[in-house]
Amino acid sequence: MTETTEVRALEVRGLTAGYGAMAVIHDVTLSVGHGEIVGLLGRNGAGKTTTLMAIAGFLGRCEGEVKVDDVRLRGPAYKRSRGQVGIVLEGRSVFPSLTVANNLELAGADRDEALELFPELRPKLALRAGVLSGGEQQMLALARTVCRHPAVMLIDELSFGLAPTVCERLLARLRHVAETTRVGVLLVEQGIHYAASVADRVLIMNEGLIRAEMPGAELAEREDEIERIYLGGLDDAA
Ligand SMILES: Nc1ncnc2c1ncn2[C@@H]1O[C@H](COP(=O)(O)OP(=O)(O)OP(=O)(O)O)[C@@H](O)[C@H]1O
Repeated sequence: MTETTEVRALEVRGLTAGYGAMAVIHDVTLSVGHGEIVGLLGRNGAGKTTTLMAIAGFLGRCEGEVKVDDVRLRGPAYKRSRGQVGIVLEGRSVFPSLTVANNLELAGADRDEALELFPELRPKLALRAGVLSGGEQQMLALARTVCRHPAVMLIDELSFGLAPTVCERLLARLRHVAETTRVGVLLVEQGIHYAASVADRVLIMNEGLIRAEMPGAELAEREDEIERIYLGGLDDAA
């Protein structure tokens, strides 16, 4: 699963960013390997989405460095998302009034490849995306992104608003995608048990700082520690 080569799909160093003059995340350093899924956990307002936004280039004022496949990214989001960075935002990143087929086409995704990775979408190709279930819409959002072959995908709350069984299927599919395509995934997730089921590694964030890092497999047994980080402040810094 985790690749041991030197070049990481995503490498972030000393990223400080926020809104206007206010910094919300501070000196964030993290990396994601090819084929690796890294979970980013933390309570509401911890700075998880802001971290994704800053990496993606949505925030005007950032300090620090973002590299994808060892190439430093500069410039705004629309340039980054066309290239090596794929973004799936909270909610449904699809066009509800277009068909599934058109959604794939508009994204520039290879339809055969999309259907190979997400066979559940095949019988739905002619349907408008807006009538798909929440889980199917998320699958379509993933397909639209992964089939543009980014080196790294930034995913915000894939499980948002979905039933547990649907989430589990979706996350298993994400695991399959990471292993098959070798895309690196930085996944913001609220549910600790979901992150434990899919992430190779997890980072725990609070008050805009990365406070701890651990293998996904250790999440369940370290739940008390994680809760203390969620609730605590600087004393819990890793
Ligand atoms: N557009 C904005 N303008 C000003 N402040 C913002 C903006 N978006 C987020 N914030 C603030 O930045 C902080 C971090 O928010 P962020 O959305 O990154 O947290 P989060 O960890 O993703 O939370 P959640 O799990 O609730 O989505 C919060 O205090 C939030 O109020």
